[in-house]
Amino acid sequence: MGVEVSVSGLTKSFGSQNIWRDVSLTLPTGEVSALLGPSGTGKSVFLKTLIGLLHPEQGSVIVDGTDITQCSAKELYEIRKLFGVLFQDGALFGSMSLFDNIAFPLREHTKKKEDEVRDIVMEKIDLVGLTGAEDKLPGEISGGMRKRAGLARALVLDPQIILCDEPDSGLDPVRTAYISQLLIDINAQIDATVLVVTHNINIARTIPDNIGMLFRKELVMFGPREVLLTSEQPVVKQFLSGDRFGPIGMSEEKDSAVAAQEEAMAAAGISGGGTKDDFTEIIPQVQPNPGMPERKAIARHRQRVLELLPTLPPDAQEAVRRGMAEEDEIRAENRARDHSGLVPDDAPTAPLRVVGGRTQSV
Ligand SMILES: Nc1ncnc2c1ncn2[C@@H]1O[C@H](COP(=O)(O)OP(=O)(O)OP(=O)(O)O)[C@@H](O)[C@H]1O
Repeated sequence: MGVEVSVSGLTKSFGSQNIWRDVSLTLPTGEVSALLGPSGTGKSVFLKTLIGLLHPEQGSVIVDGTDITQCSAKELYEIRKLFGVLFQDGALFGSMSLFDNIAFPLREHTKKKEDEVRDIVMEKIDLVGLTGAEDKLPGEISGGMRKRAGLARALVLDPQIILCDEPDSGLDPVRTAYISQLLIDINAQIDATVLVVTHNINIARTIPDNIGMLFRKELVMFGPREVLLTSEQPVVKQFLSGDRFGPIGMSEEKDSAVAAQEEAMAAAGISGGGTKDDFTEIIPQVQPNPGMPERKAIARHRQRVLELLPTLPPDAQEAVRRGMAEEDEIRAENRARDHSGLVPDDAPTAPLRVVGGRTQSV
């Protein structure tokens, strides 16, 4: 089972440049969380701080009971083994085959014999759908395959916490759907705590249990996904719709003259180019593929959200209630299908997505 990661009062600067301050949040055990935010707001810096690659000036990061900002190098080395990290570009060694790249953490951190290493590596290669490509070099495969290889490498030490920095960057929408599905399937199988950093609105709408957003050096919010998706905060609405008009500018903050100009343009009926999608209509979360176990985190998440419910804004409360009812229906349908014999045990695991309350294969 995954472990909880609890961040409190975290502040990070590089020299005189403050990146974010006083960030507090808890990644609940085994749940999937997403961190959104405009480019340059320090999402990658946040991930690196969670694994102790970067050191904050203030605050704590408690992983499995240990504050990694204060612990010894030896303790940090041990704690790091709990993490599997998928960096933005896959971070593979260019001169090593995929097999050797994926085997690297096992050879580095364990004393496993080579035949054991081979078994584990081949199992993970199979899991991410790369069987047959193990002897290829990273430069010989597509960006999507490199991502999946990076994910396989992140999984070899059976991590309890998985951090993914923009798993969708450089991928087309179909490959993005596959990698999202893979994350949900892995979560269902190993119940690891997951944090995904992304700009991708579809991922944000369908994958995480919880969503947070960094903006103007602060964590604007973090909580059950319905809170952000129904939020009326201008920065959240603008980010979700991808509109030019709003508080987010090309450089992080707009000056007031530009903001006034945009208001005038919007008043004159000129579009800021954003989607007119209604994000308050919550799309049910992607479910594990047929034949996968149900996600254990769902029950824990529900329990937590039900306890929080009275403190949430009314729109979020309504969305939570609707979402729970709809997801119960989908899960019941999936269970009936899994038990109907319609899906043989050796069926290829085509990603099953849940869109607008309907399941559909892609
Ligand atoms: N090691 C470093 N030394 C100095 N500055 C850094 C370092 N790492 C990151 N930064 C700065 O921190 C800021 C945040 O960078 P970061 O990559 O975390 O943003 P991000 O939100 O992940 O952006 P994107 O969405 O574009 O990937 C940037 O201004 C970057 O230049």
